[in-house]
Amino acid sequence: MEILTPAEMAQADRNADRAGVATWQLMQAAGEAVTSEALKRFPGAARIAVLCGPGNNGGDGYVAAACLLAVSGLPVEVWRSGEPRADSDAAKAAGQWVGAVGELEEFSPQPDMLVIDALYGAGLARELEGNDRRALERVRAAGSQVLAVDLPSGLSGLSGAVLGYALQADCTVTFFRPKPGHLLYPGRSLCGELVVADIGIPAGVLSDIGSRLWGNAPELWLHALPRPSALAHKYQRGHVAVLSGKMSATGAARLSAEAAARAGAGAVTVLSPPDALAALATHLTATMLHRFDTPDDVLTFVEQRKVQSLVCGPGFGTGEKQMAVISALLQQVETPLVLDADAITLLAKERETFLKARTGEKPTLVLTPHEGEFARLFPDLAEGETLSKVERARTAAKRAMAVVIYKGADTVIAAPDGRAVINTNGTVWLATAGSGDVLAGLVAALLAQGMPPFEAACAAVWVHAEAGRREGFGMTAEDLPQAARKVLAKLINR
Ligand SMILES: NC(=O)C1=CN([C@@H]2O[C@H](COP(=O)(O)OP(=O)(O)OC[C@H]3O[C@@H](n4cnc5c(N)ncnc54)[C@H](OP(=O)(O)O)[C@@H]3O)[C@@H](O)[C@H]2O)[C@@H](O)CC1
Ligand SMILES: [K+]
Repeated sequence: MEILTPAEMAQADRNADRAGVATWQLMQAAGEAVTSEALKRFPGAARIAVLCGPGNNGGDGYVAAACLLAVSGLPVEVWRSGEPRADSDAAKAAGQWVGAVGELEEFSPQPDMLVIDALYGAGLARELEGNDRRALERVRAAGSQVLAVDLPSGLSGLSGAVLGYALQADCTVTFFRPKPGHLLYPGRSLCGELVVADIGIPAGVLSDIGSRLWGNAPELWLHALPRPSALAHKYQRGHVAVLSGKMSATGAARLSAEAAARAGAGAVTVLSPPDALAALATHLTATMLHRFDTPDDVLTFVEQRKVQSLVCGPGFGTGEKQMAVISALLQQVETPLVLDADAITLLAKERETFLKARTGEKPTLVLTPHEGEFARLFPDLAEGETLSKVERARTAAKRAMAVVIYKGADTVIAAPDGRAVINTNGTVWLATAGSGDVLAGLVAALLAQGMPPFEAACAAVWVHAEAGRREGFGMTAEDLPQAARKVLAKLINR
């Protein structure tokens, strides 16, 4: 599903108006959607308080208050912060509310109350403070249940950051399409359960908006998922090479290799420095093993054995020798390359050179930084709070001419052409040692089988998370490749 920024949503609104669906009509539908979710989700509420701001978010609140009064059988109160602008839809909605309107500073929330937060939504323009903030703080202290209209007030729809203060909602009802702030942290957790209500905006309004952001779902990349032909031999099903680090750190490469094999690569080779060969040999069965000493050894292997993708970084090390290998892989071959962990640390040391190394028309590089690695690689982008995680990932992707998997609870995948995806099926179980190594192997397997890098990255992130969900409590990274195989097998048979 497309994700719209607040500005794109406003455009959708204008387009709908042009297509004959008036904004007043949308506000009615929005208020009704809020009403129906309130009734469905909060059957235990003894009374309802609707907090209305001066804009259209408040307008939705007035409409909901009127509907709730008509159908809920409960006492409904309205408390306002500021008066709607004359002749606005919000003013019209406020005019139709027949009950009393209290000033927000006098509002006294109760524990048995459902509070409908309709202070600010897409139009939040500055930090929430003063009476607004104090009222929301009282709601939190009272422990009332909270339904947020469009967004918890104070939450940026663009970035998911809190401007000043925002309430933890039990449920957030937004309209037409989710916004980045619903899916990026901390916004994602503040929204509670997210409901995306259809308010009658025709999908056709999206055609000239050109949104480039989606929630991650198989529909985005299923068509590109590799399906082996009956005639393919093992190397035609993709040959992945994984570079191992020294003897005491071979587990990470093995996890990547295992994941690559389980994700359908026909052949997987671990390239090992001389001292790690013995340790690896005792652990590998179907995975091949090949010794390398110098960068040239790696390049020769890649060329002669028709390697279709490489993983470098997990347990790799950050010394001079490793730096020379990364440099050769970036500058002397165009083979699709997944750089993770230590490779990102090395990349950061020679940022200026390395980020210019692969600048062909199509990306052949996939970077998988988590928060700390991202900050090392793109310190200027990581600083401050002005850019959202989506904007950071997009700019980084463009700069490095790479697909960037910016990892975290709200992993963002971005391509240099501006496409970006927010992953939404992540799970706490993935925060375990070696989980990232598995992800790198999954990406490499899909790349080696010919999947385009952006789609491969999105698919790998989704499959990885789904595998984590499947395994759940007590899972280790060693369980993930098998679980990923099952997730992929199901997808391929769809
Ligand atoms: N788009 C659609 O299709 C549909 C949209 N709909 C609804 O419209 C909502 C967007 O409405 P909106 O644009 O009027 O903005 P909204 O969030 O009400 O705030 C603007 C007002 O708040 C003020 N203000 C801002 N920040 C403030 C602060 N920190 N502290 C104090 N004041 C602050 C700001 O003041 P100003 O900056 O102008 O001085 C202005 O007066 C959207 O969230 C959804 O609920 C639905 O009806 C269905 C269809
Ligand atoms: K709100």
